[in-house]
Amino acid sequence: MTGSMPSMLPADRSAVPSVGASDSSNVSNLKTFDELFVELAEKWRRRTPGSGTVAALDQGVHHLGKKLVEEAAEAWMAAEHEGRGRAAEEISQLLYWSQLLMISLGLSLDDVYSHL
Ligand SMILES: N=c1c2ncn([C@@H]3O[C@H](COP(=O)(O)OP(=O)(O)OP(=O)(O)O)[C@@H](O)[C@H]3O)c2ncn1[C@@H]1O[C@H](COP(=O)(O)O)[C@@H](O)[C@H]1O
Repeated sequence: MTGSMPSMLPADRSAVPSVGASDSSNVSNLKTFDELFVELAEKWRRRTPGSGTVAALDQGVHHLGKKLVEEAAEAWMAAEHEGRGRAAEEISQLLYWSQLLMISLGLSLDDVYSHL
């Protein structure tokens, strides 16, 4: 094979983040992926009144799948056209809807992490 391997890095390498790097000034109440999952699973288990999460889960896998695809598209569009901050926001929503799909299927974090 000739030539170099395709790069998996962003074109602007200065944009490659380290873990915990953030442009956000709102760092005092950061939530991790695992913490959000525990919070959402608990809301679902308790059927917490007024929770949008419970309402979304009640609508089932078809609804969750559509939201997941919608947020994926919004993340893509934000990344291409709206800048890193907007992309981060949309990606956070993508993570949220991914977690709802996991909870809906009764998947644990380890069920998913075992594939990483
Ligand atoms: N992180 C999230 C989160 N991310 C995304 N979303 C939902 O996903 C939607 C995505 O936003 P959009 O602007 O793309 O949605 P939209 O198309 O305008 O809205 P819809 O008309 O589709 O509702 C939001 O409106 C929320 O309903 C979230 N809802 C809740 N959380 C967190 O989940 C936890 C539990 O929340 P509740 O269940 O609401 O108590 C809390 O910590 C919340 O911060």
